Amino acid sequence: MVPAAGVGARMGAALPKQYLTLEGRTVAEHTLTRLLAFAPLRQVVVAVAAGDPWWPELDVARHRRVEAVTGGASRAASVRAGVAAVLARDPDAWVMVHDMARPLVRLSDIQALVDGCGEDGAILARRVTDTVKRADGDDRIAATLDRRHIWRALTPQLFAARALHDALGGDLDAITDEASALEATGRHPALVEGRADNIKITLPEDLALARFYLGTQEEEGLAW
Ligand SMILES: Nc1ccn([C@@H]2O[C@H](COP(=O)(O)OP(=O)(O)OP(=O)(O)O)[C@@H](O)[C@H]2O)c(=O)n1
Ligand SMILES: C[C@](O)(CO)[C@H](O)COP(=O)(O)O
Repeated sequence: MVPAAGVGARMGAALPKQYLTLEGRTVAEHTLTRLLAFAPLRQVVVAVAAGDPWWPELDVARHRRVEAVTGGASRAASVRAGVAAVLARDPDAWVMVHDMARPLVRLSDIQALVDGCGEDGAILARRVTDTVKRADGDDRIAATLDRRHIWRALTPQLFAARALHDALGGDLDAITDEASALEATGRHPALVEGRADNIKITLPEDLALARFYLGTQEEEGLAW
């Protein structure tokens, strides 16, 4: 399931960042080409904004393993809509949620996520390498956190679709990734170390970094 109904406000571009072009392809095409190359994925459900005029222009929108649903006002609402579509196909499915804004994900990382997944699910994540500070209300240092136990969450994130959908049934305001919804139900998803180049394109400077990484990544046999 791929949330792709955002507007990309922090990017400040003329169109949503998932439709910006990197090396001749849109971010969305890069992302979906990689996901579709992962053979165990039976279907890719993409949540797009209501009335999105760019999505129908992509050839990949007509791929036999791709379907679109209408996203919501938040990423979590879009994910909930997508997971509902997954469950409608298979009530016992497991669902991998991946940001459309992360076009550099590697098949090797997706496989590692599957291999490292337990009954509570799993997420790709990166151990932090900087010292981490918690701020007070005036943006002054309130504390230094023990970084040995701090990770940055990435995507994909992999869960039983029913458990995820139920966990997304309440207030979504504080939910910024799928794992946080499952944590709120008392579950402890596994952390699987992912690559540093699996960046989320968020700010303008991320485009140059993405182009750099695209030039350095070795091929993984990306074919639909
Ligand atoms: N209502 C929303 C908001 C976000 N997303 C998707 O969730 C992913 C990660 O969200 P983010 O990087 O925050 O994207 P935007 O919300 O578009 O960015 P911004 O917060 O800068 O507007 C993106 O692929 C985005 O399209 C979504 O499906 N539905
Ligand atoms: C899901 C995510 O990519 C994990 O780091 C992140 O929480 C998305 O945040 P965003 O503000 O919706 O981009």
